[in-house]
Amino acid sequence: MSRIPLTLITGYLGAGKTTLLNALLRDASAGRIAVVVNEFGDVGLDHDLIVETTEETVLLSSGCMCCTVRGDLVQALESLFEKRSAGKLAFDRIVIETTGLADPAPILHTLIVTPGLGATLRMDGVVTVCDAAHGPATLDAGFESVQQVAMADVLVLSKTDLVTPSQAERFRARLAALAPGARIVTATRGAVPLTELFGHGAPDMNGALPEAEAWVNAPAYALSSLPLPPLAKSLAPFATGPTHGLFGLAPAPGSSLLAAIAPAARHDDRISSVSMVFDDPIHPIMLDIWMETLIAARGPDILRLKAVIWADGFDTPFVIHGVQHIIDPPIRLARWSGEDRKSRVVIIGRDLPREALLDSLEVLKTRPMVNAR
Ligand SMILES: Nc1nc2c(ncn2[C@@H]2O[C@H](COP(=O)(O)OP(=O)(O)OP(=O)(O)O)[C@@H](O)[C@H]2O)c(=O)[nH]1
Repeated sequence: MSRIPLTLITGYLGAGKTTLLNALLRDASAGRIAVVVNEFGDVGLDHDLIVETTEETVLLSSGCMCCTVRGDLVQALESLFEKRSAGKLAFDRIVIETTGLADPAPILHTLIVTPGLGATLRMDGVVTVCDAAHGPATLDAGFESVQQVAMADVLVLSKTDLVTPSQAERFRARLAALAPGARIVTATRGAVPLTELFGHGAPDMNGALPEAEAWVNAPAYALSSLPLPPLAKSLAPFATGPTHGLFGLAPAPGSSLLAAIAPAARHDDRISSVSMVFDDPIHPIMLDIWMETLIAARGPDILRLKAVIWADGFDTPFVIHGVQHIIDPPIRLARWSGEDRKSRVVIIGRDLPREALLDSLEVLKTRPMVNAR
């Protein structure tokens, strides 16, 4: 049975998440969508704002979805599925709108690790709404919003009507640098073509290889060679206190000089991404060893891990999706398309030394000393 696609809409406070959701619910071609919303405080504000509030909308009102109500989230989803099985509800897709402060990672964990949910749901992408008017300042002010951008499969650029075209373009370029593999789409008061929004997560086992490769999007990450922005680079020698970041040049959080002069560079530089393409099959034991070591050493700092794997001894590819220390069970695709067999691995992380990560990936080119398979 196909798993129901689930889209996570995230983005900072006031970015335009509810506006996007409303536009989506008004779009008849979007299909039958069950919506899970969350809000801070006692008033179900978001709930009231959703245009078509139906039985399919579940309001979580006991706090932030990411930290305190994960049990509620699971219950909300389970109740949707129970009603669906009983024929009381019909939906083909679930959309979760997070609060502006939510870190999407724990929510993705919940979806992956909760027994039963993983079998019924398929992550169809993290959509992060980015406000062109306030977004640059928001990215400067807090790392949470930088992470929301870095984790995204799709970035929706909102409120471009409130800025000049060149401001919008500069913001878009900054987003592209933070999330090189993400699709960036402009929304006019939430209106976005559905094909831009949906279908950009990890494919299901019925999915095709090109879809999986588009999701991993290794070439985009290979191109992001992550130079330090010129301003940060020129100021780095003057930074005080412990250094930090990809080349040990970025200041540690709180370093007063750069915080005062170049705050934008500080948070953005904590995000790094690497990708590698493997022409030969990867030995499953080496893949396991590499993943376990990576997770044990740097699990909390891995925002996303995406891979299409040609595993030695298997005639079809696997898709692997990880968020922090949780790796989704590999999905085996039905076939390769054409003769071009390659593995592609992308890792997006925070405070991860890029060179060390690239070195670690080299282990995937080796074979175990004793073949235990
Ligand atoms: N000018 C303009 N305003 C917009 C656009 N999109 C959203 N807004 C406005 O921005 C404000 C915040 O939008 P919401 O959709 O409520 O934002 P949100 O991310 O759901 O907000 P929280 O749930 O509080 O985090 C509202 O007043 C919207 O009407 C846009 O494209 N242009």
